[in-house]
Amino acid sequence: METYSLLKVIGEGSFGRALLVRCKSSNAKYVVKEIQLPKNRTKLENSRREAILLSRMKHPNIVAFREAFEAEDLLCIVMEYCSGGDLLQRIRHQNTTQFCVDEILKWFAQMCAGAKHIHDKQVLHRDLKSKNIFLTDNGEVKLGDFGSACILNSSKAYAQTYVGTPYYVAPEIWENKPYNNKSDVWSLGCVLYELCTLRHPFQAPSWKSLILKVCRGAYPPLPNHLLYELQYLVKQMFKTNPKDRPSLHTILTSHRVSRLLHSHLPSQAIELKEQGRRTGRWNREEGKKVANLLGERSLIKTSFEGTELTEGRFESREPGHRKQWAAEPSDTVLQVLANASLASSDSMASDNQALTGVSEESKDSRQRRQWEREPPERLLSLLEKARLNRAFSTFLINRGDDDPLVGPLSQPQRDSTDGPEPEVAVDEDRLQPRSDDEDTDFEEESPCDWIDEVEKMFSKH
Ligand SMILES: Nc1ncnc2c1ncn2[C@@H]1O[C@H](COP(=O)(O)OP(=O)(O)OP(=O)(O)O)[C@@H](O)[C@H]1O
Repeated sequence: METYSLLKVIGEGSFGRALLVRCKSSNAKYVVKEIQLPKNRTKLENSRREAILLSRMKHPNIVAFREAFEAEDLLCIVMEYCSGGDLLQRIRHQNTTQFCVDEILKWFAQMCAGAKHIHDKQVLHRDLKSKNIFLTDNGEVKLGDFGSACILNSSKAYAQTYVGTPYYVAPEIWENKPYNNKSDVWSLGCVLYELCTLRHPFQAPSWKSLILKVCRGAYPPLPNHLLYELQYLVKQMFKTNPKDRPSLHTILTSHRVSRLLHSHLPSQAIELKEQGRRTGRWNREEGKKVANLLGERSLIKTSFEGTELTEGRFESREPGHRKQWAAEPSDTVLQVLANASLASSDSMASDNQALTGVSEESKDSRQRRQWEREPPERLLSLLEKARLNRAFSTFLINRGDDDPLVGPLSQPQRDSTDGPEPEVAVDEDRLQPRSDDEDTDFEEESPCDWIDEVEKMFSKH
């Protein structure tokens, strides 16, 4: 850490702080993300995953990894600094002035290229949202925050848990169906919609309303003045059946909108799918090897002694306070949930509004709001014990568990993908004519080159 000097603290995330630092030798600025390392071995491995996954991603539209090290109880990930801030800030800054179509297409093309790179390596980001997409000073877009990312193999598609942000989470997550690359496509659809309208597509006054709208794919249509191609694309990305959603490969290569996107991408940003498959695919066996490796080795060990970052950086930080429903709600939980107001997403300004409990306002809205239709049984059970929190923040979503929503995450959670695989019921009604299994990735098994890279990363020190 002697290599860097602290410029300022730029933010406090759910796992720790983000610091802006300057490299003493090159004078270049970087962001150091500090992650409090848990004592528990499994959680420890999970915390390291972000560093490992980010280190693997090398793409002009992904925040570049520089190095990672452990110091005392912190894991520090040093990464590229994106001085333009995040896309959410940028959207808010617009107030009511719409972005021009060229800007929307350029940013969207770049985020697709970045996300496609991730998918080609058989990794899911799982928390794509405007807050996790960064801008450089020359207006390029970079995907960041790999804290929720996971390596996907076909068995993982049935995993019990998912780490994501409720407002951006795809229907299959709530419906306890398998998830795959198409779940990230849904989240990117939300970001595209935000760029087009400055509003979130699924605005809702309560958890239940939000989840119902998502599961029905019910969103206000884009304004007519927008390009037909964009309207069509949003519609495709919000197909409730993941099989009907185009993959990023399709969006970039053979979709109605591809030609428009290409004109906004440098040629090196679009990688051939086959190339991605050759270099980055995981299979179950290789995945296990890396998991073992992560368990056995630690990242670079360093000491912070005598560094400029030492000051004030080890003060004890209480894990974020979690708001919960009272143990004994006065009404049925469902009724309460049906009327509890979510942070309203009007003008994208609402993710700062935490829910504070069953207020007078929610009692009033209880009388106003009636469900048009009963939600599916599965949904009801999910909601039954849902914790009241901010739906624009990252949550651990336990599918088929007693505790469906945990969060906002204040400390690393175990992504228990190794639990028993639940039965997955296919709802035939939802299957739409354009089902296209070929467009869903992550089913192939092929050798991977990760092991070498992870080995190198550890053996350097
Ligand atoms: N590479 C980066 N360049 C510029 N700003 C960054 C970068 N990475 C993070 N930030 C900023 O630092 C702050 C903290 O980010 P971080 O990812 O640690 O947490 P968060 O996104 O606020 O919360 P969460 O942990 O829930 O994702 C945010 O304001 C974010 O915009």
